[in-house]
Amino acid sequence: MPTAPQLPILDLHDALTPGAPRSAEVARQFRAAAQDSGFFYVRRHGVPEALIAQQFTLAEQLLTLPPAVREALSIRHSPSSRGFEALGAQTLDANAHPDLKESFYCGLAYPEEHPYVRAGYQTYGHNQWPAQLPDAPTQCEAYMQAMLALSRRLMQLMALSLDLPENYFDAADGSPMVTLRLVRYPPHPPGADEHTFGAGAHTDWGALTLLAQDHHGGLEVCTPSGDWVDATPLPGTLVVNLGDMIPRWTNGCYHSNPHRVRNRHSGGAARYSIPFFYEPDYLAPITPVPGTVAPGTPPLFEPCTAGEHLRQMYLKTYAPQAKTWAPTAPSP
Ligand SMILES: O=C(O)CCC(=O)C(=O)O
Ligand SMILES: [Fe+2]
Repeated sequence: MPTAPQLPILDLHDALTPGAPRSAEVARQFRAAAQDSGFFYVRRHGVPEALIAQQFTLAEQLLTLPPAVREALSIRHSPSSRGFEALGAQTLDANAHPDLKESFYCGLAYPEEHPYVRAGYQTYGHNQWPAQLPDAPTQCEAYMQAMLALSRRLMQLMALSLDLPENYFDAADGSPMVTLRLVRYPPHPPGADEHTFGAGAHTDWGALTLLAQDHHGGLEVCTPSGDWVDATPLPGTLVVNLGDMIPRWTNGCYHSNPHRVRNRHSGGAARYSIPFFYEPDYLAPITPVPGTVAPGTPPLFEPCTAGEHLRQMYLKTYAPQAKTWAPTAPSP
């Protein structure tokens, strides 16, 4: 029998536009979730179900392309780490086996003449698309734009939740860093040991992650008490979690908690999930928001830009490739 969900569900109906009547109520729920595990579901979130369903279809088409096609478009051949990543290429938990997952990465299509593209910032680089799936770029761009709109609204609700003006974080949005990942988790092999994970325990690095997951389940979230709870798939919902940029931005008021994936209950089927990672503009300063640093106490984190924060995080799991992560900031 399915168990009751253990993470809060925020109903975004009547809270999706600035000033919408339920915004304050949702902001209160946001604050409670953000001070607890930093994870919650959203429902009536405004992203069409058909768009999400199409994205899962595309995920399966992409991640079952012949291995030679995927290898030719590997992220190893991309200075911006976009394209396919092979099974076991990432180890999110250094104490576990390499992750039992394969994925496809893409990002927003910024024009060639955009200063950050010209500066060679990894998060603004070029996508690699397989010729076999000609609709993939348009589909992914539509999906990313819909998730970006929802992310921007969630940042406004977060501002309200911190007793800040609703548009407080809008200034940081600028040219946002967006990464879309389509992930396929094969079932765990028989006899897999306890160090086997689809995704090892980790926190996300950026601001917000908006996750669409299929019906198999497998995502587990570490609560502040140290218990692991299932983020059970609920129809019509997305799972939202805060990444490490948010504790930095709120001086530790809001949390980014560890989570992991084990595809053990799918009856031998592959599990698919689609995390969308939202981060603000590369040069946005990440300094504690008003009211989060007690007078006379030093802030918990060094101030930095969003891009520098991500670079530091990236170095943790991709150290060898990270040499090409990004050059220095462009001169003003
Ligand atoms: O697939 C999932 O459910 C979670 C994936 C995840 O945590 C990540 O990509 O950061
Ligand atoms: Fe994650």
